[in-house]
Amino acid sequence: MKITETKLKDCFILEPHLFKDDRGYFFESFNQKQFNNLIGKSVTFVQDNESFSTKGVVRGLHFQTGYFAQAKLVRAVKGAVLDVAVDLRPKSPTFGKHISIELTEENKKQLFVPRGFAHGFAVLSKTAIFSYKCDNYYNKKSEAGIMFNDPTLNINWKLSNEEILVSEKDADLPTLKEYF
Ligand SMILES: Cc1cn([C@H]2C[C@H](O)[C@@H](COP(=O)(O)OP(=O)(O)O[C@H]3O[C@@H](C)C(=O)[C@@H](O)[C@H]3O)O2)c(=O)[nH]c1=O
Repeated sequence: MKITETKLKDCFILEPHLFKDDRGYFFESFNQKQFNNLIGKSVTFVQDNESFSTKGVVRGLHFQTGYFAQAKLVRAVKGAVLDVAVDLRPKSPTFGKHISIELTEENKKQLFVPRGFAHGFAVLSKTAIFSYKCDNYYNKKSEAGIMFNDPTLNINWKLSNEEILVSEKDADLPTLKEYF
């Protein structure tokens, strides 16, 4: 597994080593000991999630608050997504900054999104299966979010307005300014 820093502190890109042979390929998608060594701290994942979406779907920007804050290790198992992480840690030098990265079935990149970040993704392929690990359990009452098209963040989702499909819940999220 190769690790690359991003411009946001504690947020990393991971690329697994692929073993290819006549049958196909093999790779370790997650190895607890190696992961903790690479990121330099101990994170224990307790929940795995998977979602299926069609092109144009934007899910986000989500996080859980307080005791139920979650770090996530995310990847696209099928298709291609534009994945976005926003640093919402008030004391962070990169507070309010975001990164976006294409996670695809082909590049097998994973993004580690620490606690205190908002997370979202847009589906760029016909369909996509998105899979992620969380280090804390889902808690409905702790759910929070920022509007995907927040004017301050000004994220380029690489989709036209006509293509974008969001849930009713996500269409109702506050802007960054409203939230803070
Ligand atoms: C996230 C989640 C949802 N659910 C339920 C609640 C709801 O009825 C249904 C769909 O939930 P949502 O609409 O919130 O799903 P979705 O919009 O895919 O939410 C996810 O978005 C991405 C961007 C993230 O980062 C995730 O942490 C999560 O917030 O699934 C669970 O049971 N457990 C979970 O962990």
